[in-house]
Amino acid sequence: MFPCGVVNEYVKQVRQLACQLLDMVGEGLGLQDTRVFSRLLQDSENDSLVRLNHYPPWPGSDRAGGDADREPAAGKSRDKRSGGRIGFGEHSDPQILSILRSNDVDGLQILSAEADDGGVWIPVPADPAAFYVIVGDALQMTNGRLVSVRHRAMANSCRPRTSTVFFGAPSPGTRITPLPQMIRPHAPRRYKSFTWAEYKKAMYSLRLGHNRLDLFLADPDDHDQDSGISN
Ligand SMILES: O=C(O)CCC(=O)C(=O)O
Ligand SMILES: [Fe+2]
Repeated sequence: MFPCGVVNEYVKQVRQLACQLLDMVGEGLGLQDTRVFSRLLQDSENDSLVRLNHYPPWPGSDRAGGDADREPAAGKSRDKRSGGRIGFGEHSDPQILSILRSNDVDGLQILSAEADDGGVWIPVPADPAAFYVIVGDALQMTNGRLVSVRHRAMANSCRPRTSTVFFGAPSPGTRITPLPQMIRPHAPRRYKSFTWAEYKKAMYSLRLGHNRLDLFLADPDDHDQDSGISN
């Protein structure tokens, strides 16, 4: 295990990185208040967290489907198409932004944009010197301008994979709704407003792979004017 001071320092630095990236997102979207997202992570009540993932080695195989007849380890499932061993099933991260670092063992895959055939899994090569940035569900509050990416981790390697993920989240009471600047006649409001606590509650009542935002799709006749982010 890492000493506590090292973890705290890592979290501090990676949170700063997330804030810088979010300010760039605000700038890119042409928002007047470019710090609207990063402020949520700087709030003293923010619900950000760090997860350390460890995927044990899979002896005798270093490629998906290479050993498809073997029984998966307890608690691990298989990809139906490739037969590869899934270490962390398909999901989107619920928070605002995730910053992932891993060792040099491959495993992360992202799902190509929604397609009729359910999309294609694209492997993301591991690079221990890189930070991987994953848009979370809460950033879909840009009214869908930024879309959370569905991803998973395979555990097919004969070496263990480790990943450290910082999930930047707002405070439980923060009310999240599409920013008014993102709502246009050609881009009507897509989501209802909810607090981060309500979203988490919905998340825990659903399976990992469920598209939770579907529960919060706006009614086309909903003329609720409450939009923006507040806490
Ligand atoms: O370990 C990985 O590459 C993915 C982990 C992940 O998606 C998560 O912890 O949410
Ligand atoms: Fe994830």
